[in-house]
Amino acid sequence: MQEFCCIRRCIQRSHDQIAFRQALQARRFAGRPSPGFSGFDAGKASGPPRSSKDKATGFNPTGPSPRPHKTSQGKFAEEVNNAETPPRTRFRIGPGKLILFSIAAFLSYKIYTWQKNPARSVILNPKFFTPFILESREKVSSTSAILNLLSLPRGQNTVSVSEAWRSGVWSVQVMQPELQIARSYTPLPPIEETEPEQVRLFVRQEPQGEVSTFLHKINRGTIVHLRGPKVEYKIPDDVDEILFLAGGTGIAPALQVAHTLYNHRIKSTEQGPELRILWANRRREDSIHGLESSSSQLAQAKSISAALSQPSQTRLVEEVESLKARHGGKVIVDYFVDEEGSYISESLLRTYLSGMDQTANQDGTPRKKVVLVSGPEGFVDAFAGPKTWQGGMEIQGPLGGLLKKINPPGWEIWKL
Ligand SMILES: Cc1cc2nc3c(=O)[nH]c(=O)nc-3n(C[C@H](O)[C@H](O)[C@H](O)COP(=O)(O)OP(=O)(O)OC[C@H]3O[C@@H](n4cnc5c(N)ncnc54)[C@H](O)[C@@H]3O)c2cc1C
Repeated sequence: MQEFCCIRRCIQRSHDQIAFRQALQARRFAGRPSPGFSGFDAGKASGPPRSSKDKATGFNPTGPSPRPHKTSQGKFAEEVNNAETPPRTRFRIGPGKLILFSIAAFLSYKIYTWQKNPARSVILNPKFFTPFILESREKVSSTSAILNLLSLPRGQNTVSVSEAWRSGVWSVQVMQPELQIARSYTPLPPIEETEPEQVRLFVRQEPQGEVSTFLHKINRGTIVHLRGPKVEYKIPDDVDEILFLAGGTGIAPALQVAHTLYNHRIKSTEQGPELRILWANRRREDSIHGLESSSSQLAQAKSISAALSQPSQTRLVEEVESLKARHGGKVIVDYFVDEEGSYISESLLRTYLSGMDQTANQDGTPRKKVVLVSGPEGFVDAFAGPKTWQGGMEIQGPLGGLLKKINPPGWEIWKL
């Protein structure tokens, strides 16, 4: 019953409203209210505005009539003409508005120029992170994997990457998006030069390591942000011999050196400098089927039997072996495995340094010789002493470790 009454009241009200609108319309044209008008709120509609503001604007909040109620058309027009017009707000530019406007204009200009900047179109940029997609991750051992990342802005400018390859050892930073922290990684040489938008990283998962664990957990198709390239070491143009001491993932920069020397710097292998890589790992699983070539027969036999009991050669050893095969005369790679008792000892190091030592080139100029040391902190410390920090930057620090003890004459030593 109550609902019925409510509906009736609503219908009645809408009828009243229609009647009121019709009357108002008629009054607008005739200049006087409709004689038949007796709708609801009629008194209020014809009443004076309640405040001066209402008067000025013609707005009556209690009733729908926007105009004063008049009895003749002429008088009404006269009153309309004499009515107060609402004061116009003048647009004034104060100092506050001016400052805000200038800041907005400046920011708009900055965003515009940043978007137009050709440097933005490079696949890697040292100043900001660009998106890559994880295309694949191939397990290399129980703790390490090769990640294949593809630049999302395909077909873009790859100049910065080509320049980095011509320089020597370079790294990129990878962002962990939740913690917003970044760590450096050393891209492996491309398998095909025709894929410059590809970045391959050899990453060892550190126990509880934030970024390395993130890279080992993400699924194919995940977006990863990279910044770079950062050149870590520029190989001297006139270098003749390089001895590279690589521990674990330190093999990545060693492969970069080979790629720079033999793919970007020289046209034929005969002209290239000599490169000897000593790659040390704790476990055999990190270098399956990589056979040490420079130690005793017993050590060699041990590595062969250990290798045979392991599954097939890993992707990384495959790449190292292929490098040896392509540049046989110039590149030598020796493997060392801690758990098999083969390691880079002082006497071996002395032999290598003196074996490679030739005092002068054929034209009489002294040979340029460099030892590069790369790997986990402990590895670098043991061979060349720790790097140090100065003014917020990591610097070489004094020479220490085994190389300081040997102090090989004529060799430049660089910690990576
Ligand atoms: C130029 C350069 C190139 C590099 N290239 C490579 C590369 O090619 N491949 C590669 O694998 N690495 C590379 N690294 C190392 C890499 O940058 C990272 O340092 C490494 O991956 C570890 O980072 P993370 O964030 O996983 O570990 P982090 O979170 O930084 O942790 C580092 C270590 O500290 C320990 N730790 C962290 N928190 C705690 C805690 N609360 N208590 C106790 N211990 C703790 C972790 O267990 C871990 O072992 C490179 C480094 C540099 C400087």
